[in-house]
Amino acid sequence: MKEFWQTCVQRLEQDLPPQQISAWIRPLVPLAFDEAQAVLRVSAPNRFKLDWVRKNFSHQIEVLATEWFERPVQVAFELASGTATRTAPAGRLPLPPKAGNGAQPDASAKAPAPPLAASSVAAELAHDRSRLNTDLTFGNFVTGKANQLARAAALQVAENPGVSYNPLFLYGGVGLGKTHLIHAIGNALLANGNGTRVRYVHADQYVSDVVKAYQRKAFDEFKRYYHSLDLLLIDDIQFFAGKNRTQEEFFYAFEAMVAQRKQIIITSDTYPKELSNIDSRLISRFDSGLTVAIEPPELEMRVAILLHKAETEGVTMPEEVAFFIAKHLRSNVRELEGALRKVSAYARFHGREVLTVDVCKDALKDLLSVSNGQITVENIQKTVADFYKIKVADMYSKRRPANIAMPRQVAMYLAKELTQKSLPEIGDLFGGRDHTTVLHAVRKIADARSKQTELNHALHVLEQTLKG
Ligand SMILES: Nc1ncnc2c1ncn2[C@@H]1O[C@H](COP(=O)(O)OP(=O)(O)OP(=O)(O)O)[C@@H](O)[C@H]1O
Repeated sequence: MKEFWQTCVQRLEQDLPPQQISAWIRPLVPLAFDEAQAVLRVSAPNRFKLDWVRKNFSHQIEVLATEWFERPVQVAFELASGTATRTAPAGRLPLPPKAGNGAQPDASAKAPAPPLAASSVAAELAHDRSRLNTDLTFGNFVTGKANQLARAAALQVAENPGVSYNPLFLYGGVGLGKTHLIHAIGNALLANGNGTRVRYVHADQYVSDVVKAYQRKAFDEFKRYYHSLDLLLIDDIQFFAGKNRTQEEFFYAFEAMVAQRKQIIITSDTYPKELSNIDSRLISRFDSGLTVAIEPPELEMRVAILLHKAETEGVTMPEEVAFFIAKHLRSNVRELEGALRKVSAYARFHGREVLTVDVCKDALKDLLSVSNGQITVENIQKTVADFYKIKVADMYSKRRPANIAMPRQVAMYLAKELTQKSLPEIGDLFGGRDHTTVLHAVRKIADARSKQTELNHALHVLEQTLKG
């Protein structure tokens, strides 16, 4: 056992950079090899390391163990203090004995791959067909107030697909983790290893599948495929707007799947009733299961996300630096990821080993100048009210005549465009309105702007005035 582990670490050292070896591999302790089950037990010092190693290195370790013991071997990771969990990317769901690991093969692994267990091959094939990204799991989804409900619902559905909430409808603004969460559900179900047919599809791709089926007169095949799935994950359903044939096909697929207790999970940038140009019978179906919002992350969550992402990328980020970035960049997780990439590239380029607030200020100059600029929501409300000759108080009042509602929507739109405020923050500043009302206003004005020259001109004037 000891000999195997030494060889295993040496082989991994040939493939991985030294910091990865010291961060992830050295802390592992080989415990035993169960001859009867062909299971190698390895312990990790904490839950975070366990999840990370399981997701990223289990495949390589299994390949090496399979080579060494000359039979298909599975690795079972366990916390140093106790409970064993078999290799599976998504963690929560227990795997049946001998199930495949579902972990993504690492293209960088140079070790010659011996034949894998049949179940592993099946699991990998299922993953390929599902179009799931194995990197997006519950294990690396940071939870906070903004997404805890959505995560709980997702876990529930992953544990009881087709039974608890069908469909599960997740909505929220850009870059808040909707796609991540639905991939996590898919990965969790595939990790079960019991042949579940899963498919992730972006709404755009579904539209183009419908077009292809139409051109090739292959609707039967199309229907058979989609209706046969056990779990359909469909992302950004708002892209179905105005696509009548697609909506019709989706309606049939939806009805067929739900009737057979097959699970459907949908994401959208807005809640069902706010979807525009979508058939009302579809909208009522969307709302018939569970509809949950993902909100923009609050400060503590933004800090946790930054620290988590920095650690997984091997970047040392002091907490004060994470707080500094999180205080300034408030809108979504994608933006935080971008900032982290910028800061670490900047630090590497300038030979700065430790990230400091000063390094961040330099690296994020452009982003921060936008968030620190003179444009405030109050500013926007006053400028827009003057422009349309209404009272500033009408920006937060509940009055809804068109001559007030439209300028208010314009102001919300500009607030989203020109400030770093999140939708709920903007809603608060407009008399405690719901973030979906703001989202609706933003989309409505963006759409109207592209069609009405007069409005577009007015917006240019307002933007110029505000930018000084
Ligand atoms: N809670 C979270 N923990 C860790 N990473 C997250 C979290 N939320 C989002 N991310 C990451 O942020 C990025 C953007 O998330 P994702 O693509 O899931 O957003 P989205 O809501 O689907 O956005 P869009 O509507 O633009 O498609 C991804 O890299 C995702 O992994």
